[in-house]
Amino acid sequence: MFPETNKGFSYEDCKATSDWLLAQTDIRPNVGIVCGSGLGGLADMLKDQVVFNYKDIPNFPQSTVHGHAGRLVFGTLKGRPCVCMQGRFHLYEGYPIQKITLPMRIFKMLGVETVILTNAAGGLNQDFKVGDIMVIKDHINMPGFAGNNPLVGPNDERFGVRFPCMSDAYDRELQQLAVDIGQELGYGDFLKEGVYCVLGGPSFETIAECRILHKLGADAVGMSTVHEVIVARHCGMRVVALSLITNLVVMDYDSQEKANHEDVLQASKLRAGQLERLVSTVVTRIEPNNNYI
Ligand SMILES: O=P(O)(O)O[C@H]1O[C@H](CO)[C@@H](O)[C@H]1O
Ligand SMILES: Nc1nc2[nH]cnc2c(=O)[nH]1
Repeated sequence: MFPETNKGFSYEDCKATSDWLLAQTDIRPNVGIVCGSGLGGLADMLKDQVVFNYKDIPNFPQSTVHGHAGRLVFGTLKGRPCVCMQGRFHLYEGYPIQKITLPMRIFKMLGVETVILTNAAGGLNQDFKVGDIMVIKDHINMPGFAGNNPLVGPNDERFGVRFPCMSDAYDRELQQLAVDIGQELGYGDFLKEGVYCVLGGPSFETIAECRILHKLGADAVGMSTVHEVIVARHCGMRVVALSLITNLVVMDYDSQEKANHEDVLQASKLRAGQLERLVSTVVTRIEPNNNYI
């Protein structure tokens, strides 16, 4: 028997939420966007908005973190129908892992085929600078090593298979598209690719932890995204994810630097406009039939 907290939301619960949303908007999104810390401006790019506060959506958790507004925004981006989470949920907020990833299943039921995730992250790669945008090519699911995976619990085949593959988690064509568009927009100097490592948070990393993550091959560290990616891939949506490097992690005992969330939000602001441009251009190059142009 699975304990109650691992049961998550049933297919019928998710359907009830998506039907509730679909009954209140004519927009039928095929792209879903998740805004990272301080990156909620991505949602403001959408035209013809229909906005739902998370507190009004059946089964939805509430945003509790500064920099995450807590609104689900439907709209169009250069004519393409999209849905955008202006605020995401994190493990450290205390929600069960199945609850923080519920919106991915709702996206799927709304008709979303491609998910674009963003996050604020600490740079571990010694070549990274604050303000770099990293196209995520792979992840390390640290909580998953200890069994904290959003797919723990009974598997409903209507969502996906019991043992989903993750070696193709980040769509290679979409990664390339993001890199190409970044180059076209003149972002070459601050556009990177790399591996994102998720930790549970909410405490930032110790120096020893950063050193170990670096040795393990992680380029950036954060407290989100990976759980959403796993659930999105489980139900067959394609994923592209971008980290904004908002701070460089402390790796040296002589350093006086200290990570803090207000600095993360400040740094997000500096590059938010360019990240929005990158995301919106990616959206406009994804054809409804999922070809790229
Ligand atoms: O990953 P997002 O939601 O961008 O937020 C990142 O920023 C917060 C820390 O400043 C953490 O929640 C971390 O995960
Ligand atoms: N874990 C973690 N999350 C972050 N989000 C933004 N910066 C950081 C960081 O340095 N560490």
